[in-house]
Amino acid sequence: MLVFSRPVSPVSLVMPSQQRLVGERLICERGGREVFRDLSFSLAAGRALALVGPNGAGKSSLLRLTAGLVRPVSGTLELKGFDPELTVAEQAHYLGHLDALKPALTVAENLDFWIRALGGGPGVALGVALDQVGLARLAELPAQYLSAGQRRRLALARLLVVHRPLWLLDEPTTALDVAAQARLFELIAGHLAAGGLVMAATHQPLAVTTDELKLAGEAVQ
Ligand SMILES: Nc1ncnc2c1ncn2[C@@H]1O[C@H](COP(=O)(O)OP(=O)(O)OP(=O)(O)O)[C@@H](O)[C@H]1O
Repeated sequence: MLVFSRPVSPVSLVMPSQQRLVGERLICERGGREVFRDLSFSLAAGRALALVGPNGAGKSSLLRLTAGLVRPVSGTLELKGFDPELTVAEQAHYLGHLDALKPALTVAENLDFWIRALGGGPGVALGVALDQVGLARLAELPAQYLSAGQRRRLALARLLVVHRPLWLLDEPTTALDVAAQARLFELIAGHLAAGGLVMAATHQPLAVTTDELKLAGEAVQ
């Protein structure tokens, strides 16, 4: 499997910080096939890392691995300078392709479910989060009636109601209209400004300053 990685830009010059996510010599296999090998990166607090590469290159796999959903064959992942009692996954929000909503629950009930499932924490109040993603008026609507973009926005609200330093976002702009994308970029910028970290798989620029990790994947025949 053809994979290369390069160190991200010298972020320590931008924001001196001992707090960082460090991946070293990671090897990932999915379904018995190697996806990437010897992948190393370093992401400082306050920075975003865009995972770029063609379909199948391993962007989602790296996010899932960081979220603790896929076990690396070898290599290490460490969130340095944060709570040593917690795993990387416990300090991360993972937003995958699925929005993970319960259709029969209302918008507010879904978010309340996530607050409890994620263990509470010093996030913003539920109503504030709904307001920030533009869903306050739909708080009592069952999630099954939400449009694709509204579902995505509700999923994004999870990032706000429970604070976790590391956001792992898989194609976060999917289904979002231009205004909602702009709002997402504001939320990401706010999270970074507060010392958070963002790793995002994306096929389009995130409109915030990002470092870049290129995954080459297999050549398409
Ligand atoms: N559960 C799985 N079982 C077997 N193979 C898998 C599994 N999940 C992913 N793969 C394979 O791992 C490789 C990397 O997939 P991944 O979803 O990480 O790529 P990606 O870079 O996110 O692609 P895309 O841009 O299409 O979203 C692909 O070849 C894919 O077929």
